[in-house]
Amino acid sequence: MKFPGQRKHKHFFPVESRDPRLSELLPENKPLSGHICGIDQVLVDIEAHVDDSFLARHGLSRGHSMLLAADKAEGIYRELLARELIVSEFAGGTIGNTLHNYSVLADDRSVLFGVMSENIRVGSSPYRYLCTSSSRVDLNYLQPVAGSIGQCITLISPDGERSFAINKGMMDHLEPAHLDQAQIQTASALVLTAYLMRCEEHEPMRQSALQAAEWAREAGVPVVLTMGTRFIVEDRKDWWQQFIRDHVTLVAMNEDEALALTGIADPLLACERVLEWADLVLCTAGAAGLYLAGYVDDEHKRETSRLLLPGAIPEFNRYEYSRPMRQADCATPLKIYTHISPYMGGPERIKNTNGAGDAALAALLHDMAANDHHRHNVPGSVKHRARHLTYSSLSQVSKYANRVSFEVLVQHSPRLSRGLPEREDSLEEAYWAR
Ligand SMILES: Nc1ncnc2c1ncn2[C@@H]1O[C@H](COP(=O)(O)OP(=O)(O)OP(=O)(O)O)[C@@H](O)[C@H]1O
Ligand SMILES: O=c1[nH]cnc2c1ncn2[C@@H]1O[C@H](CO)[C@@H](O)[C@H]1O
Repeated sequence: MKFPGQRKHKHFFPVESRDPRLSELLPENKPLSGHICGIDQVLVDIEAHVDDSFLARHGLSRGHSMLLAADKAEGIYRELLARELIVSEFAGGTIGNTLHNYSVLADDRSVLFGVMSENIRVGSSPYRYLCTSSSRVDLNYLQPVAGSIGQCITLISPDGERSFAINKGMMDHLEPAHLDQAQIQTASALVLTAYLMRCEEHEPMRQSALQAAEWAREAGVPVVLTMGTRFIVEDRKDWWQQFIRDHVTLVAMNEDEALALTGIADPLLACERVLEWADLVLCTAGAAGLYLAGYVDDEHKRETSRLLLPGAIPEFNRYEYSRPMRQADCATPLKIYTHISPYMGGPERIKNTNGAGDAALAALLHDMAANDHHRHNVPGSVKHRARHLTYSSLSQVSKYANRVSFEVLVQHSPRLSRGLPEREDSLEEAYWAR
């Protein structure tokens, strides 16, 4: 496990070194290693740049992720191929991206549950998927299927907006029997997406997701839900609210999804509402940066030294230096919030916003897993006097998430090709020395 930013001087701890005090706690003096798990509709992103008339001609809605009949999707694919508009074919899927980015950032293992074609031809979509996934993403639990994984035709408009047209193949055929209970119950988090509930009635994906969430809950493993797109939430707002209440620890969404879920346009107020159902909320807001919201026990709150920010909740960032906790772990729960504007004001030129939100979530997951890693290896540390969800404060995590989103905005793929630059071992320095 590589630790998230600002660790080198102040907080880096020697779990890897032979500290005699650790030897007493851990006879083999070998750090226990953690992992996170996720379930995805395994698919590749086939990226092409088109103008909006292309979308209109094919009846595609801008910004949406639409499931298409196989022959329609193949027609679009053939047209893109004939006009030489396809620029890349990368492994995709909102959870696949998140696990990959987590593994790249943390240099640590993640476990993906989903399907994979049992026969793979060189150059085909499943082949591309395997070639462009981090070797730290454990693909050994994938369920073999006698057909194709999904294809997500990713159409980028001139303004960078992305619209997805999906040829689902067998991506929703994941059976509960192909989940691994022990992996899920020992993970630092289980990551799910709202897209999983979009399978057809007879397909097992929904059941698999619910089974995994149930196992995670039994073992106290945080369940993380990313909202996909607002169109999925809009139709079934009440159903999603109940789902979050029943199963979810952390909700990750953008401001459109937040509006669809809560009916509230202000991201801060939407976060406040979601805290009634979940313990931690990440809300990305495009050019307006991102918000994080959570709970801390009054006894463990820490006041910010930054300027207090105005907003729909006045001085909402007052306790942003606190490390978030589950509401149930607080004797006197206090809601805490932070906001951060885009890293360096955002890139000069955004290549593609696809996956910027997933990347922010991967950074947050990295900090959560780092906390677990530390708790298991240095159990007596003062850092674990109370049970916190993250290693760093809400404020510090937001800087890290923001920095990682930036990295995705300046590249083509939603998947990081490398970790953050080493010289940013002190994230703080890089952030302010501008
Ligand atoms: N136009 C922009 N200018 C500056 N920064 C941006 C811009 N768009 C996005 N960002 C950065 O990327 C982060 C995530 O962006 P956004 O809210 O667009 O995610 P998203 O819609 O969830 O993306 P996706 O669903 O494709 O993963 C923002 O919090 C911000 O830091
Ligand atoms: O229906 C879907 N299921 C799973 N992932 C999807 C779906 N539609 C789009 N994406 C994925 O979302 C990522 C960006 O956040 C894209 O990489 C795309 O593969």
